[in-house]
Amino acid sequence: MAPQLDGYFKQVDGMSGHFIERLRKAVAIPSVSADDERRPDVVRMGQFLADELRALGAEVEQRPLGKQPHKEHLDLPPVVIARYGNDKKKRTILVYGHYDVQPALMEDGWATKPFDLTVDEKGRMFGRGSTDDKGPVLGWLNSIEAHQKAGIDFPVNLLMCFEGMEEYGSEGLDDFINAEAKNYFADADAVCISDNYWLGTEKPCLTYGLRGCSYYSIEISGPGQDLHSGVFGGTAQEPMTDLVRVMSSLVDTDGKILIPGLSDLVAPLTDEEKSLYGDISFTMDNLYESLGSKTGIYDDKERTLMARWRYPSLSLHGVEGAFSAPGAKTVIPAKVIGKFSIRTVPNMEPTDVDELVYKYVEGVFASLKSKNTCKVSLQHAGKWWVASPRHWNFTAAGKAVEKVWGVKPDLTREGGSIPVTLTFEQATGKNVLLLPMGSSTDAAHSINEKLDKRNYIEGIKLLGAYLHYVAEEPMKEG
Ligand SMILES: C[C@H](N)C(=O)N[C@@H](Cc1c[nH]cn1)C(=O)O
Ligand SMILES: [Zn+2]
Ligand SMILES: [Zn+2]
Repeated sequence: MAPQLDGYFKQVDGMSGHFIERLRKAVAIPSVSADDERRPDVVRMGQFLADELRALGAEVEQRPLGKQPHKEHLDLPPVVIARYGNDKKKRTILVYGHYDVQPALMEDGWATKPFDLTVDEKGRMFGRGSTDDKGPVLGWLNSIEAHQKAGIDFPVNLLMCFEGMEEYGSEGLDDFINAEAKNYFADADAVCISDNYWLGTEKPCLTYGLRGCSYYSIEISGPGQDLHSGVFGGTAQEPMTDLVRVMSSLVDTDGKILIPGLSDLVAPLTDEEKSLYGDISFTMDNLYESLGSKTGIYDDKERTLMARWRYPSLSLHGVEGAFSAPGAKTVIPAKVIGKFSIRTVPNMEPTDVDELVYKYVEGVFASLKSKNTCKVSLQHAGKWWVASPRHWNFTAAGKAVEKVWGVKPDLTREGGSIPVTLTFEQATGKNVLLLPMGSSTDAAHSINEKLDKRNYIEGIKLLGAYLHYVAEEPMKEG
């Protein structure tokens, strides 16, 4: 089976230095989608990918996605689409990834410069975007190049779709995918996304579910400008005081969401589903290792996994406009915007969630009897996704994991969100597989994000092996 894989693997090992240099170049571009000032860098990152793909012989297009909603002065970064191979006798796999990253500042507590890839003696490659999602995106390019250098025929036609706004809710991409499903993506036989993580550090997994994400702002304003707290403290109603009270009413210390009616939207747990959790390779120590502490809410694996995968959670993210620098500043902020999000699960409809959130926040604010003004709004929403792993796409990926890592993968769901996964499934009608490269300790979105060299290099082998096994799977519909 897949006889050329050993030659391919040897080639990947031989090119590992080159592949790390490619990741270094990508990490050096600070493509932060949430920062308007960084938009030229996001565009530059898309250009970097397009140039690399063209140099590998792919047909590449950079398609504009129009203006950013609510920020009409800003163009959305182009989506980079590409095709490598157009052989009617081969299967066609559509892969998706994102080239934007979360914000990262030294003062957040990074030990190394976030946009300088820094490799330590344990082979940990630190840098923003290393695991989420520049390493996996480059994995597809590296796989093409290793095949070329080894003189091994590429086993499938590869369609690629790389976007620059995933960390900001994939703005503009749903319409694009819907429009291209029967055009540019028409011959895709299945979809593969490498943009999530293993549950621990040793056992690979294939993922068939994601939570959705509804992201909200609460804006509270009152005074016409920031005030001196000595002069005006005690005489003006303070927006920050109101905001803290509203935000503290959303969730308790044990993660219980306090918005009435929300838990009624959640699909009940069945016995069949309950029985799946026990067999998953995951321990509380895995959790503590990735948390960097023992501050988990539950003491057992089953409830921890369920809380991550199949129940909603509400997280408070920050307050725009509030004093946050070191030291002491005696200011009363005039306007503050609190940010929180709800990770949603089957069967929560985003519009039902919005309705409950608005009603509750407005009710809590009204109960404060404040003279300030409160506005609650949705910033972006992406829906949850759960699919069947009983499909040749998953079978091929399972064989690839066994070949590269020597173990059968766990079938997992993921607590994070990739909003376009459901869109790809619905628009193309094809099976979607999530095939992660990084591990649970990679600290995506956090300080000191990293990708282990082992996961990157073996991950490049994995993506290539998956494509070889896809080519061998008997053709069935779906
Ligand atoms: C899992 C994926 N790598 C990821 O990090 N997704 C983001 C998507 C998102 C949703 N709202 C804003 N970004 C996530 O789960 O936070
Ligand atoms: Zn990601
Ligand atoms: Zn992310």
